[in-house]
Amino acid sequence: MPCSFPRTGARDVAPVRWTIGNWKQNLFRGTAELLATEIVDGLPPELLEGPVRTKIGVAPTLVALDALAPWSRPAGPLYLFGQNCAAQEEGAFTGEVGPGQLADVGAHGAIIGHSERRTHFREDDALIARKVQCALQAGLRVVLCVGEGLEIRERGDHENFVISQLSASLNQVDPELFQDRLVLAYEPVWAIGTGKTASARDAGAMHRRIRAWLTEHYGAMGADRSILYGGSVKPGNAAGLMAAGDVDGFLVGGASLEAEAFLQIVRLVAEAS
Ligand SMILES: O=C[C@H](O)COP(=O)(O)O
Repeated sequence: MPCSFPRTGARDVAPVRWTIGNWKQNLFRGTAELLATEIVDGLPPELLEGPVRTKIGVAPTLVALDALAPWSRPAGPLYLFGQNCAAQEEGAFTGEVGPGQLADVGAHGAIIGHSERRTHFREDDALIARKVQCALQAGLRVVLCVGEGLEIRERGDHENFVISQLSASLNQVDPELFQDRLVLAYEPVWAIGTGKTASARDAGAMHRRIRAWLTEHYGAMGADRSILYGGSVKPGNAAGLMAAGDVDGFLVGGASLEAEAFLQIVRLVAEAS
């Protein structure tokens, strides 16, 4: 069935910085609850009581989403994300979960286009474009991931490649759906889970290029997007990456599985000038 959800997402006036933990295919319901408890208990009170300076998200496995309801908004401070989302609402698509079904178990959004989906499950830009449209139309937030592989980086063609991914993923999407729900994540594939990170200079340059493209195509609606960096983000490199400019937070993999490391990154995102 095509996506025909009404537009349900209200414009969110909260700050634009995000720290999102992508837990990938790790943890079970019990250990996911434990990690969520440790994160929420360790959050600096000013992030919970004052004007929120960084939004905090976690993306557990699909089957642990509903278990995290006590720590997720509106009961708690966390935003919950699916790690994937179907390109259609519902129907005869064995194994798929649509945006309305994600929302039904408590998700506020979905990560779409992660390089592990592109590589291991052969997701291409056309499929990702349909997923983005379907999720936004259903009122979910979307973290749209883009990023180049090592070969493209070594060729020096990474900026054009990333812009082509972005363009192909968004060209069918009504910009009115962006509201404050579309977030971008630049994740160079060669930096994911490898311990290698883009230098602050390189990350900053890519983020500026992405923002320039968004502004050129969507005006203020594009310029306002949060652009996160992902790829071996740790407490030790987060401050430097935030200082690169145009980095609005992080999509964190491995380090998000340790509460203290994730909390340190949250603090660094919130405190960055
Ligand atoms: O979604 C997160 C990214 O894949 C980064 O993972 P990583 O921090 O383990 O490199």
